[in-house]
Amino acid sequence: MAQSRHRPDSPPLLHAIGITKLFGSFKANDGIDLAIRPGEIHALLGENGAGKSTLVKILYGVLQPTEGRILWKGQPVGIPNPSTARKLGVGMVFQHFSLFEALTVVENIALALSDRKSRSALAREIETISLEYGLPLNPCSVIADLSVGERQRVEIVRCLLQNPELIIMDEPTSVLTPQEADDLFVTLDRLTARGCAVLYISHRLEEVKRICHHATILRHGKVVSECDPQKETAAKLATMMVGVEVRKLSSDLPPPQNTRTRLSVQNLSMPQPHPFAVALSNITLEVKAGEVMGIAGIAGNGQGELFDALSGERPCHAANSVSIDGKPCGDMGVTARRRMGAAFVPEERLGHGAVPRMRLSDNVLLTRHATGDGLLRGGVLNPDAARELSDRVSRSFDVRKGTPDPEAGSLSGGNLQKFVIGREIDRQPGVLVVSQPTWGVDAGAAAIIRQALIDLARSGSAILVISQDLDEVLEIADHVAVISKGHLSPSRPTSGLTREEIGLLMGGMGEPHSADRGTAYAG
Ligand SMILES: Nc1ncnc2c1ncn2[C@@H]1O[C@H](COP(=O)(O)OP(=O)(O)OP(=O)(O)O)[C@@H](O)[C@H]1O
Repeated sequence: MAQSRHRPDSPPLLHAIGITKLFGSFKANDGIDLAIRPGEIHALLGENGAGKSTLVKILYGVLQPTEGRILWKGQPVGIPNPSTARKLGVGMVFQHFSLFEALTVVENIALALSDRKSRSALAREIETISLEYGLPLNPCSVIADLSVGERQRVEIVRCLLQNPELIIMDEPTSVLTPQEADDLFVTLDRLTARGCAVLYISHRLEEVKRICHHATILRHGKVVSECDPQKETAAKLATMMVGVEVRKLSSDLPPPQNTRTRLSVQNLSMPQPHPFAVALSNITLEVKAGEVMGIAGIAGNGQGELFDALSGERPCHAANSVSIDGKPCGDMGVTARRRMGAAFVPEERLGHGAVPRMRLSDNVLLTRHATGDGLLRGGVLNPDAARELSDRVSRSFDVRKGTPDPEAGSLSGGNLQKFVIGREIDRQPGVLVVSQPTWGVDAGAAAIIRQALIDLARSGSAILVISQDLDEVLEIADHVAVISKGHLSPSRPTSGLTREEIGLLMGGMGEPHSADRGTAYAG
């Protein structure tokens, strides 16, 4: 491994002093001091809504602070926009990539650069940087053909071409397999060896312990602690973030044996809905009452297409391909499936799971109007009941919000996730299909959501969790199957499986997938 040039006593590269950010009367950042030194990987930790994104948006010029100053190499600077940040030497790799699928790597990168170069010169530069930092990429590849890990490399190379001295990374490993995450850590190593600093937001505390030199911990917009994460346990870091000990999951009750099948998928095949989507091929699975089944896989292998087929957002012609409680429903829409007792939580919470400009009390109606649930009085919406329901969900799932009934778009990502999942679990559905249940959610909130999923299963529901987070799958699922290029492997009991074994299956390097046999263990 390359030697980091991090020295705890070197003068800060970036020093934010007394940063406060008000949204109306709400203080999202409250007098934050943050010093980032050359060559260090500096973790920015905090529970959902702690103010991490607000702070990094200020450092990258997307938001302006209400109060406070920023020193760059000791000199006061204003960062009115991201292009000023980039000129200073601050780069950012976002969690959601902004690449054009139909264009090549070099075409995408050219779009982001202000100075015009010939394509061939740029392609050579991309190759040099790829080689230097361990980011293998072919400049001529079309983005649509790349894996998620490769797409992230494009974002990183794009950022490196602007010679940053500080790179901000927002949950960079949440979309990667364990093997791809290891490759990313090698790149980070090489960056820090050259003196580049990294501000690293992550809810994955084991990885923070492994790679970060320093951590600043935020709670309610303030810095509550700083530490060397390598000297702390993950549990201690979680406690510092949340302020109380994070409870361990309990699934004392094993999954019940010989229960009835509640969700059944038989030989489900669907063509790709558009040229960049994945066709589903002969998918078969069963989830029984009392059981949590996990579907692992690298993003973009058909998870979204499978979710749409199971939820009825994209019904298929063969009714028998999907059955809920023994009743064929493959050709039915989402409302009809909800009336059969099923609930669905999509991956994209803003815009798909919730409408940003609607209040939470209106958002509860989106998925529950069809099933009644006491929200209608004489066929007319009862706003008091909707508010009561929204309050109940917020209390049970610890949704933190500035006002009693805010617009969904003003919640932090993790808090909105808790709300959307809580709204569906509150219905006590017989079948729940949920995609990425704890994406962007802090350790405390992830434990609440995962426990709620286990409890719902043990009360007799069948739960299907589609997740890229292997630790999550191993923690809560009784069985796991891996989706790859629209095929689903037979499922296996999770007990005894390691994350490396599933990671290899996800990357297509494990046993040859046998989905075409059309069988799935679900006993
Ligand atoms: N544009 C906005 N208007 C009103 N409130 C906002 C706005 N942006 C953020 N907030 C509030 O500021 C607080 C901090 O949000 P922020 O997104 O910075 O948290 P975070 O630590 O990044 O959380 P997460 O881990 O969930 O992404 C939250 O309570 C959020 O509701």
